Amino acid sequence: MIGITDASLSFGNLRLFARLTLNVASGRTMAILGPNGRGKTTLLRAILGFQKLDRGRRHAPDIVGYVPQHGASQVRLSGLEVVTMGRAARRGLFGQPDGTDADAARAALVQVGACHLADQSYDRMSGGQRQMVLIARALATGSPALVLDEPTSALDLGNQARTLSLIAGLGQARERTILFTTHDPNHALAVADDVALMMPDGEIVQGPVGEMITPDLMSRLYGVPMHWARIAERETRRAMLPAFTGRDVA
Ligand SMILES: Nc1ncnc2c1ncn2[C@@H]1O[C@H](COP(=O)(O)OP(=O)(O)OP(=O)(O)O)[C@@H](O)[C@H]1O
Repeated sequence: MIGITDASLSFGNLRLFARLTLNVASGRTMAILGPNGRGKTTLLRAILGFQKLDRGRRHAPDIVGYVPQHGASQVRLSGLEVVTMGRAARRGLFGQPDGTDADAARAALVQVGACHLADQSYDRMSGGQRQMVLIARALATGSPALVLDEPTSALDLGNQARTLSLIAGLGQARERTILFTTHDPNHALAVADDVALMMPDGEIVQGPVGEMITPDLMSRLYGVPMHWARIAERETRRAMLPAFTGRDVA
């Protein structure tokens, strides 16, 4: 399990959450959605223990695979070396990486489809390439828990689809507990079992994905009309879109 129980956090007058209990059960995948500045990153950081809570308890394994929203960019290491850093917590403070660590790091790069980044210098990579490497680093930890802060935000559509398939596959195996933030309700629809909505009015609503991704709740969440669109003729799956999409160019 990963999450927080009966937790509160404010910065001065800005109340992010109060008496919040938000837990992801083992093997489940939860998405957190909310407008900019609502507190998604801070909530993840609190769960990871990087942000002190005003009250309440956090629950997380000792090692968590974490993909931050903005990783440091001035890192003069190769892609493979950055991914190998994901093994550091297993080695202890003075442990040196060995062959097993290098193998695990290479396997993680293969898993995210980023072998070609192994020898590239991290500080010369694009934002999306760095994001792929950081996802590989999180997988390389071997942790049963993954916390990903907007893991697809810098990725092109192909890499978004590949990353979502990867997360969906990990989720379906039920061996990892996954918590991620996203600005796209369709990404939650694609991979999450459960969803937490950090509403603009301060309320936090949680439930199964099918009950949370609705036009009504999404419109309230983002303050613009949202509606269902069919993905294609004869296709039962639907996409949740804001009203400005679908301009008629014919
Ligand atoms: N250490 C801090 N001290 C004071 N305010 C902070 C601190 N950390 C975050 N905040 C504030 O908390 C709010 C939530 O920030 P956070 O980054 O968690 O939002 P977010 O939902 O992840 O936003 P976005 O979708 O834009 O990434 C912001 O107003 C931010 O300025």
